[in-house]
Amino acid sequence: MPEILIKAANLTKIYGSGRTTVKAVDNVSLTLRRGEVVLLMGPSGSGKTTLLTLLSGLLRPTSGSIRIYSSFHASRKVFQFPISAHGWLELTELSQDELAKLRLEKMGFIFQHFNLLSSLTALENVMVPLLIKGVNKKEAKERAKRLLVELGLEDRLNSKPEKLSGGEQQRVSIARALITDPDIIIADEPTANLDSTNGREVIELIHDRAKRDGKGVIIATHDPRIVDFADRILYMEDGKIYEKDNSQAKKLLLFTKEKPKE
Ligand SMILES: Nc1ncnc2c1ncn2[C@@H]1O[C@H](COP(=O)(O)OP(=O)(O)OP(=O)(O)O)[C@@H](O)[C@H]1O
Repeated sequence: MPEILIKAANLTKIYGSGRTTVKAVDNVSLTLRRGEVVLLMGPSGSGKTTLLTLLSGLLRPTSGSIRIYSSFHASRKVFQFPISAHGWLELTELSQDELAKLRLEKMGFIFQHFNLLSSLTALENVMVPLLIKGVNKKEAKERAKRLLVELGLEDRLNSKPEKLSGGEQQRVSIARALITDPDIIIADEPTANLDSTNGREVIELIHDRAKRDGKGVIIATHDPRIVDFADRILYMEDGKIYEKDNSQAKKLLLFTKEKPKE
């Protein structure tokens, strides 16, 4: 198994056309390795969310390449026909259907607003990705329960999201991201809605799983509290990426406060 999980090269994303274009991502290259936590930092509008959306295959780049490591076994599940693809998959060449399967196999997502289904309990929310993958209900329930218990939510299995605190909701959404055992975790502002204790617990949890299970994690964040959990910090400005060490990143963050959301 290779160390590198994602290789993106010369990625550019231009929104709009004619005179009203925005170059949200400008010739960015990056790698994500197994067991590595990479933070993507930088001011509002610098292109962080756009870059994460490109890496997850939800948005096509204007130009550039995104290659994801996929074993023969995983590739068979992604393609319509069991072709002998193995090694590197070029994301930009896959169909929407193949991309959806690839995301289900290889990626877990964590969001600022948790994005849990409000009508389902914590347990049911975590079962959903397994049911979509075709795992039977009994096994899905057992696996989801085991993981939620591991994450300290044994008393919350049958609670709906509205009955959970922000920290608990984010732990449920981490369980939902981890339940399919994906190689890659993509998180957009996972601590933005949490107080400092919960924010720290959440980032510790994500960090520990990355180290223990060899996952590659990329997190877009404005949160200076989580800088110390990063193996690498990529700083974005005007769509370009600059690599920074932790103390440089902390200094830069003092000057780049998040814009209030409308
Ligand atoms: N769908 C879109 N159509 C047009 N322009 C867009 C679109 N999405 C983002 N942009 C523009 O692209 C640039 C990068 O936006 P992006 O949301 O990726 O930045 P960000 O660093 O994630 O910001 P924030 O920290 O506020 O979430 C901004 O100028 C933004 O206005």
